[in-house]
Amino acid sequence: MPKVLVSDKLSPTAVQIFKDNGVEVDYLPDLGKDKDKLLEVIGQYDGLAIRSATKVTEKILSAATNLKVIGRAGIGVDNVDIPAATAKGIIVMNTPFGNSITTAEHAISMMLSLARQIPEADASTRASKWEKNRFMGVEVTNKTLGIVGAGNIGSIVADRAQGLKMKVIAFDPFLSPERALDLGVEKVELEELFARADFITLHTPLTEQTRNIISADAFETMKKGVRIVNCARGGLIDEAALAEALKSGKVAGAALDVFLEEPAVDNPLFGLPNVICTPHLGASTTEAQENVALQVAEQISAYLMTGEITNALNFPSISAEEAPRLTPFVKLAEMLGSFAGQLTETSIKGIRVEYEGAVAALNTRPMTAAALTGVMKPLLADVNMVSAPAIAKERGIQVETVNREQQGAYESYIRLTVITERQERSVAGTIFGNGKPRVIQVKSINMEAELAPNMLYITNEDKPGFIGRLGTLLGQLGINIANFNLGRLDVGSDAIALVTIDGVLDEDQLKQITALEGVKQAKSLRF
Ligand SMILES: NC(=O)C1=CN([C@@H]2O[C@H](COP(=O)(O)OP(=O)(O)OC[C@H]3O[C@@H](n4cnc5c(N)ncnc54)[C@H](O)[C@@H]3O)[C@@H](O)[C@H]2O)C=CC1
Ligand SMILES: O=C(O)CCC(=O)C(=O)O
Repeated sequence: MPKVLVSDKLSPTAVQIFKDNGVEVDYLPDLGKDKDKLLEVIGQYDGLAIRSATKVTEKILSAATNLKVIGRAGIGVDNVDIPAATAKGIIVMNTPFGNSITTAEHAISMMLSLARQIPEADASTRASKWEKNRFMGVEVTNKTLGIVGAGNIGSIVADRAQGLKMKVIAFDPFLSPERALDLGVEKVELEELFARADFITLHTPLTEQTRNIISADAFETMKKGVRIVNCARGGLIDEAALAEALKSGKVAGAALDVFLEEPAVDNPLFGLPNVICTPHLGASTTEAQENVALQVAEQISAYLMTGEITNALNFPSISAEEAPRLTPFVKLAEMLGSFAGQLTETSIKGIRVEYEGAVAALNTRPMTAAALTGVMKPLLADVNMVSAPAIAKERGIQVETVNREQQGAYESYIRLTVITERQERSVAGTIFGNGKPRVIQVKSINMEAELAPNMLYITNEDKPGFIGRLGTLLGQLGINIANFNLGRLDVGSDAIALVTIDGVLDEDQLKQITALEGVKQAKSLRF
């Protein structure tokens, strides 16, 4: 039974869903904050469910020897080292929509609170001051709201702001003119947004491009009296520059849910009167927490129990319906890759995977990932379907895929070609009715072989007497032949023998086989 650790505070729904799906679960909501303890126990788990308190660093990942999946109950995954997880073959998932409405509502609440200074007015009133003249607000009606990042949350903010009769402008390099039209927003460049907005709200992830997207220079270009809301990520705003802009009056107010350093306990912005702060509460509603807990538990369970992949950030999705149909082809692709990989002795320049017939109409990305895994496994023991594409890229291996839905001699056919400095070597296969993978071509030579755990691969001259000599030698070496598959291009040209044997050949035995008259290459293959 797979075992999952929930290391941040998650709705109890998650625990129940894991149990209902046959997954063992440890709910330790404070563990994520204790790095040493997490390091100690993480090795036991197949899955990890987190929010933002658990930092999944390279160090934690290197101790996570059984971990297969990390599920973030939320959107931002900046607390997970995704490249390190990918390199270890661990799927990283999030729940991209579960808390979007809640976070958009928090941004709107922050904007209205800024416009009417509600937190300060509340504190003053409860301090018995009744300062009616001190708290003069501004209306939002007919004001311009500038949205930076018009994705899921930004789009909901746009919709709600239009309900408040605001004029909405948006900057997002990936926002198409059609989508802007659908959202009823005006698509503008960042400089124009800064120059025109009365309120600015941020809804982008924190990336190298968005870090300090609101900088000291940006404040210079804004309207005097602009109000700023950040419910996305600390680090999008240069906090020191914001403090200056607030003090000078350039910025009339800022409402911040997120900070450069979290938990934020002594941020210099806290001392300024026109700042509203919340402790990263954007996603904190009963509804959103129920949604993300339910989704993350379902997603992690589905992956661990059936191989279904949803909302992974480092692997293509595989639906529950597809998973059983893909499984035999994924296995075939990995076997073909493994076959070619074990025969390859020089550095690989490229890998081409061709899909023909019915298989070409399926989701072939997991198959390609499996093929790459198979090719690289003889060189890198730890590679798997998640890490293989990234490793191939890192090593400069060109990966090409070709899909031809037109059926040839077989209903489905996969051919894998490994390209090295010296040659191109192809191996092709199919799935027969029993769901078992078969090799049907090696270096364009037709044959039909089921791959078994121990095999002997031989290229030899096609001359009379060879098979007898090989059989005799294997007998002398005490190697039992379970199956013998042969193929050749033309009479007298190169031939191939793929022999299933009981037991593993040692180096000395392989040397003797290689020395046999007529043998051009002999390899022991393991599957
Ligand atoms: N405060 C909180 O508790 C929460 C914060 N968030 C944060 O909100 C942010 C947005 O979330 P979603 O809308 O779901 O993400 P999303 O991926 O749907 O949208 C992000 C948008 O930002 C745009 N973008 C990327 N680079 C940009 C750039 N340089 N300039 C302008 N736009 C850019 C993208 O094109 C995309 O449309 C994330 O960082 C997420 O972590 C999300 C949920 C809760
Ligand atoms: O889990 C939380 O409270 C934070 C949510 C968040 O920041 C996110 O989903 O990106």
